[in-house]
Amino acid sequence: MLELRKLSKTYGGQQVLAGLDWVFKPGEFVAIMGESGVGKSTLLNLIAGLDRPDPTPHAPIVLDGVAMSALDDDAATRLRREKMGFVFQAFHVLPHLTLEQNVALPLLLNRMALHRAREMLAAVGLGGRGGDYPHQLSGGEMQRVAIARALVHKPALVLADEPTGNLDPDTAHGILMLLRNEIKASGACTIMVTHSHAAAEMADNTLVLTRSGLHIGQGVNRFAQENA
Ligand SMILES: Nc1ncnc2c1ncn2[C@@H]1O[C@H](COP(=O)(O)OP(=O)(O)OP(=O)(O)O)[C@@H](O)[C@H]1O
Repeated sequence: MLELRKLSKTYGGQQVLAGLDWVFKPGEFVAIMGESGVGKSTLLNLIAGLDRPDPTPHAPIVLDGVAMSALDDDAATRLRREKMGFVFQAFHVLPHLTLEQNVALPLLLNRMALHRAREMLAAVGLGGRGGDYPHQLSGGEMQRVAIARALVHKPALVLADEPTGNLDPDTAHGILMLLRNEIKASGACTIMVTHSHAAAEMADNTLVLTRSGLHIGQGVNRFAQENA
């Protein structure tokens, strides 16, 4: 569903990612861990099409058979809007919109029926709060809204960057269970960058990014048995 082929990224002479190869399967929930500065956020930004990989003769990122490097900015935006959902700091819940309007945004942009926004809010435990504004929410509730918005348009790929970074452990656990349940119900492939072992535990597989590439982390996933 998502293929990385010799994916590299250099910033001003500093090579951050050097020839990454990986295939992510449909419906798979993958955590990516690794030392600070190794390039985890860079990798997510490249997959999201928010940044461009180093040019190569072949296509370094292929999503559902589409070579992302071959797309112009408009086509990349369309692909991102239709096929991807984000739980990123940079895509924070918008303060001047109600919760329902926030969750409805991807539906509006994709010309899809808006009633799913209310259903999705109910699915994340915020039924009846659609008319509230983000400032009325706790940090955990805000992440629930972000998850609802990331999944509402049934994207094939969900990208999450530290989705529970600033939450207490109990709230974080609840949010990760919710994220897991919702992505398993929708069948989306999810890639989550995290420093938290408790968060990585909730994924099907954990990959560790090092200077030499992506490696499978051993014995870290609570649901490994279930997925075997
Ligand atoms: N836009 C940019 N311009 C120049 N250098 C950048 C840019 N974005 C990232 N870098 C550099 O790339 C390297 C990897 O950064 P990145 O944020 O991807 O790491 P990370 O693994 O996500 O780190 P952390 O775990 O601390 O968030 C760092 O050395 C960073 O300074």
